[in-house]
Formats: sequence, structure tokens, C-alpha cells
Amino acid sequence: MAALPIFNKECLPWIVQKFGGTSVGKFLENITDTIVRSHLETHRVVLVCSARSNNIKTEGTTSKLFKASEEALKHGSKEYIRIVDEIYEDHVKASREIIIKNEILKELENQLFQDCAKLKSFLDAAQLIDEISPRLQDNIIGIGETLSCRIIAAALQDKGINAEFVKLDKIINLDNITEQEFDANNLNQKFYDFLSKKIADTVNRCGNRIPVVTGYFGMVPGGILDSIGRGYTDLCAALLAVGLKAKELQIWKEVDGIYTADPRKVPNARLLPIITPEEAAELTYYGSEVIHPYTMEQVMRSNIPIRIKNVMKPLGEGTIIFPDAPKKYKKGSLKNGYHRRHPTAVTIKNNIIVLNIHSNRKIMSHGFFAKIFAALDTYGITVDLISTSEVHVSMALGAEIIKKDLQKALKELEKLGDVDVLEGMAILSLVGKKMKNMVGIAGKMFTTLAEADVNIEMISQGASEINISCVIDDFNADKALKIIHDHLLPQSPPALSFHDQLLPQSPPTLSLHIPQAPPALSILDKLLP
Ligand SMILES: Nc1ncnc2c1ncn2[C@@H]1O[C@H](COP(=O)(O)OP(=O)(O)O)[C@@H](O)[C@H]1O
Ligand SMILES: N[C@@H](CC(=O)OP(=O)(O)O)C(=O)O
Repeated sequence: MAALPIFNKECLPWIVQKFGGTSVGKFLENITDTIVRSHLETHRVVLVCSARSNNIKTEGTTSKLFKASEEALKHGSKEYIRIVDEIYEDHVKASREIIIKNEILKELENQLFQDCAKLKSFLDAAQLIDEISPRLQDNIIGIGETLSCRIIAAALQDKGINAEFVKLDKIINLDNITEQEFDANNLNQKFYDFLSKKIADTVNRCGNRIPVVTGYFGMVPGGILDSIGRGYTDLCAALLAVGLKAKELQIWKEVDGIYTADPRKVPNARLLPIITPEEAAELTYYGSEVIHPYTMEQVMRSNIPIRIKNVMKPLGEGTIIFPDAPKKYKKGSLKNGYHRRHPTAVTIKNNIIVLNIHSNRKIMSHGFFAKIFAALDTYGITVDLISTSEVHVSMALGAEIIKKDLQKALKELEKLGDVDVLEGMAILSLVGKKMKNMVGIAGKMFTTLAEADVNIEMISQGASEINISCVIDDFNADKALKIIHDHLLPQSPPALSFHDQLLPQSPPTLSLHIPQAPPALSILDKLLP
């Protein structure tokens, strides 16, 4: 193929753009025609993409791949073949909708066919041996990202952008752990550092071509799904941003950024221009999962800002996740940068189960606690919140807990005392880095709930200085979220933020069309050297 006219200029700084499954499934044209193109003027761009979802994530390719795996394990079932056909047809249809040049389309369809044939052979093997090991499951799931990235790379090429499909499925060689300097049983920082470097080296080999990287990054010790979980593409993009020393990691979503509360539930919620990684992590763990929780830690270690942006509105500034104003900016007009004299956001986590355990006093209190945690550990049960006295423990457990495991753990816990199980609960969390210095904020939160007749089952404050949480009945969850938002987060626009101060009346960072003059400096241009 003749060299394509639009390419990465090697003198420019890197920007990593991560696109989730629904963004790729529903807004591919925005990505190829507007978002990538407009950034190429000022940055070297690398895309990290997830498997396609035409509608919602639970109906997307990854979910279909799970279903196919389940079906392959059913004796005699051929349903998995139908699912593979459906995945293949869906990808061919998407390719035909976006690609115009016949030779690009032909080549792409041929590759999609081969990938799906490979997928089928994995599933055939699983049916034959009646087992899917974590390794095989990883291989099956990874095909979702392969299919999607092949289409994106081809669509960019079709539009004259010199893109290259980059697959990461062989980046980890579990058979050669010693050479790779990490522990096969422990996903520690050493492992992530190893991955960052490997992924960045692979991307660097693309030269001036725009890499389209599969968010699936190979066979992780313990299996990618058990060790990292769904949403692993965010982590892949973060590791790449670190390895490339990128200027910014952009996570493109279908929401403008991080809001003061879930905008689907609180229509008057406001977009936060800037938020600290600690606040973003608390929101993520307690119900506002805008970004995979492991992502923040990786990029923040390298001081790379994360920007959440809306794939449907590329001109919006989005939300920047960045540590509290760096020392060098804590002077002059910026010293009040992150000052919010109120909490930052409120979030709700639904479908919570509460366990109340009253000790039978047959053992000392330290033994009582040790035995509780041993039982939870044995059955892999994670605790979201805890509140204790010497003879009483209340714990809030997330809905993801497998009921069978909970039943087994309960048998152990009942040996220690009386256990009540309350289902249908929710955790309400108020988050804000300035809250630790706000006198009376907890009182105001609980009084507001009491005045609205919302019963509080359990309170937890102090585990994290930036989060006050309580457990309430799930049927009160939406009402509680709204009243806490209305009473504790100010209605008028917050006092001038760090972001506003840095960008007085600047025009949008990006233009939909390639600008004549370079675009105005963005907050990050100004923040970073
Ligand atoms: N505080 C919050 N700010 C922004 N979005 C939130 C918040 N809490 C929950 N959400 C929800 O998280 C979702 C994240 O965006 P989306 O791109 O739709 O997710 P996904 O990548 O899972 O498909 C939105 O639908 C939004 O309603
Ligand atoms: N395809 C994977 C990985 C992923 O990161 O997805 P998303 O970026 O759409 O959350 C999943 O569905 O889990």
C-alpha cells in the first residue's frame, strides 16, 4: 500500500487515547474522523481499544465471548458456534458500514474470518476436554479486542491515516517467568513496570504509524479476569501512558466527565473540571465506576494526568484527574487551586448485603476478629465497609459475592455468635479531599438523611479521611442521593477552580477541523513542562 498522508510526527509528545467498547461500537466515525485527526496536529497519538459493544456492555462482544465459553462446556451444545457466527457477522457488518476502499475491506474481512476460525477452534478444544483453564479463557476473551482493533486500524487507513494494528497477546510469556523478572503469583508493581516497558517498546516500533493497540494485554498470572477484572483496557492504556511518558491519558466515555453525582440519577449534578486521584478512586470503589480502579495508581505514580472526555462531544474539556496542585503551582493565584469548601461528590453503591455478627464471647475479642477475617478470606469475600465494637461487627458486602460462598462463610461465622443477614441495602458515600477539615459535615449528612426519613443501618467514617459512608435501605437510595446532593453540594457553581484559573477564557482545546494555527495551550500544556 502507498504511504498514507497522515501520520505521527516523531518530534511531538505522546497522547494515549483509550476508547471503551460502546464508544467503538456506536461512535467509530467520531473517533476516526474527528478525535484522532484533530489531535495529530499537536501530538503523537496511540489508541487503546476495547471489544465492540453495539448497545450496552452486557450485550457486547466480551459478554458474548463469556456466553460462548459457558456454552462450549455444555455437553453436546452447539450454541457456541452460533455465537461465534453472530460475532463474525456483527464485525463484518460494522466494517462494511465504515470502510469504502475495496482492497482494505477485503483484507480486513479475511483477517476477521481467520480470527473467528481461531476462536471457534479454542471453543471446540474446550468442549472436547470439558474444561476452560484461565489461560484458555484469557485467549478467548482477547479475541474481542483483536476483532475490534482490526476494524479501527483499517477504518483509519481507509481515511488516509497511517494506522497500524498492534496485538499484545504474546507480550507476557508465562513459561519464561524468571527472564521476565516478575512473580507469577503476584501482580505487584514489578509486574506492572515490566508490562509498561514491554507495551511501550512494542508501540515505539510503529515509527510514524498510528498504533491501534488491543486493550487486552495477554495471559496475566492468575488470568486477566480474576486478577484484574473486566475493564482491563483502562489499565492497559495507563501502563502504556507510563511506558511512553505520555503527556496525557485520555479515557473517552459516553459521559462528559466525572460529575458531582451520577447524572442519570441526579439531573442537576455538575461536571467536575478537576478531581484528585484519591477522590476518583473512592468514587470508583463506591459505585461511580467511570474508570477501572487500578488505572489511577499507575499513571499517578508517573504524574501523568488522566482526562475523561465524551466521545459524543469531543470539544468538551472533560474532567482532569490530577494530584493536588503540584508544589511549583502552589503560589500566586493558584494557591487556592483545589479549594472546594464543600464535599466534591456523592455516590451510591446498590445491592449491598450487611452482616451483623454478635460475639458469643467464647473467645477473646482479638480472636473473634481474626476468625471472622479468616472465614471471609477462605471464601474470597471482600468487605466494602466495616464498623466494630468489642463484641459486635457490622460488615457491608458487595453484590458481586457468590451466594454459595457466602452460605459457606456464614456456617463458619455462626460458630462465633449470632449472625443477621440484611439484603437489599445500599452504601451512600460522600467524598471530598477537603472534608477532613470540615467541622460538622458528618452531622449535616446524617441529619439531612434523618429529616428525609432515611434510616441509617451502619456508619463508617475514618477509614479514608476523604469519605464518609453509611448503609441505608436500597429502596431509599435514589432519594438519599438527591437530597444529599442538594443539601451538601452547593447549587451555585463552585468557587473558581484550579481548572478555571488556568484556562481563563481560552477557546476549546481541540477543534473539529484541523486548525490553521496550533490550538490554544490546554491546561496540561500549561501544567506540564
Ligand atoms: N459521578 C459520576 N460521574 C459520571 N458518571 C457517573 C458517575 N456515577 C456514575 N456514573 C455513570 O457511569 C457511566 C460511565 O459512562 P459510560 O461511558 O456510559 O460507561 P461504560 O464505559 O461502562 O459504558 C455513565 O453512564 C454514568 O451515568
Ligand atoms: N472488553 C473488556 C475490556 C474493557 O476494558 O471494556 P470497556 O473499556 O468497554 O470497559 C470488557 O468488556 O470488560
